[in-house]
Amino acid sequence: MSAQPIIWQTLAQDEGARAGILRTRRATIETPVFMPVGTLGSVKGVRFEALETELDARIILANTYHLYLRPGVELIRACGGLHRFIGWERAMLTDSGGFQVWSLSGLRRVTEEGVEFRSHIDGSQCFLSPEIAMEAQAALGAEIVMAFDECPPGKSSLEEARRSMELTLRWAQRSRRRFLELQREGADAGRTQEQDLLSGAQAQFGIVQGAIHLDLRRESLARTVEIGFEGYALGGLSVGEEKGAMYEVLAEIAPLMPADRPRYLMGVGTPEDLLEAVAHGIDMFDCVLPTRTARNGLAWTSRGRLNVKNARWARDTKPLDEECACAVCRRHSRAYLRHLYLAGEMLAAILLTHHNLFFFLDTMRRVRQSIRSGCFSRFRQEFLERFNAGLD
Ligand SMILES: N#Cc1ccc(CCNc2nc3cc4nc(N)[nH]c(=O)c4cc3[nH]2)cc1
Repeated sequence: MSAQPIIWQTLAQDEGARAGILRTRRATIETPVFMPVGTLGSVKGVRFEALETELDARIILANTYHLYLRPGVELIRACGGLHRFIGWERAMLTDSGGFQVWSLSGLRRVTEEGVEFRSHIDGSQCFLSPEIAMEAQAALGAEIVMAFDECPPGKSSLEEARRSMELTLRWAQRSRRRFLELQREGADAGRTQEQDLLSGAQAQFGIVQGAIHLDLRRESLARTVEIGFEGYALGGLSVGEEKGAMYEVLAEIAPLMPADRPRYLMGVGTPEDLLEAVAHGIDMFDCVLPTRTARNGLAWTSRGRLNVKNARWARDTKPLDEECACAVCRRHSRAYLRHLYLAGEMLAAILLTHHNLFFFLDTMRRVRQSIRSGCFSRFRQEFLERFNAGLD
């Protein structure tokens, strides 16, 4: 039995924004959705029970590049796949590794075949190709897997962006071919219904590149759709380009992405960026912002950014965000969080991470509500007015 495909349906359209439902074997995901990043199989600083209960995260992202290097995908397969290995029972998406090789490993050599690189962990010689990236993701077992692509720098010239886009398209064809072969092999393996429920990707997403060059972006989208995927991602953004250029790509390209498939913006972003992208019809997001900045003392609030390191909060007994309903804001003060952070207490990162994820996930819940009520534009305006008003 081949893995059942994901089921995508649009529930409401509000100007350019849309609200939908993505049904995978393990979770019903309401969109627009923010995916917490669990690079190495953990969302740093937060337990899965909290992610499932108070935070109600339905899908998280993991990175093939990192898990391929450590502990290795064969070990994870031998332990029953990534969901079982880490104890996460809802949905997962795995990024394919191309971007992480580019952003993490120093020495790397890109050839037609794939990417040779040195592990950022022990410097050993490694190699990833579209085929290896698909086989690695099959071993991990996420419901949604990403094609293997190359992400050019955000300010690439037209020539560099075209060269990279053409390579990504050839790798997209190889990724798709290997994905379909693996699906057939899995089906031919005579998986029982139960096994099918536990393994086998339900969807592979293609990744649109082209940097900030709109003609390239339109060509990349058309040729990626021609290959045919269950969903489509905008890659190559939030990688050093001007924010205005990213917004221009969103405005021009997102509405052209197939309306009957999920639209995923990779690696983005701040609350302002999320609202901008939702306005142009993006459904899925992932970003390390809420988790990584928490470990550096930053809280995201309805009144903007609050860094607990600031002496301004030393005696402030108010919660991080007076309008936040999370467990951290119900119990703790800015003064206490500042004390924990300055004392180097690990609880500082844990509490700030919990609050930040609650803020991002709850904001997306309110976004979905506003789209389904036909008032997203007003919600977005009011949200940004308060967010940019700053803290009194
Ligand atoms: N704190 C913090 C923080 C650190 C980095 C970032 C930028 C993340 N941007 C980003 N992730 C990406 C992943 C990607 N994956 C793939 N396979 N392809 C991409 O083009 C791609 C592009 C991305 N752009 C955003 C916030």
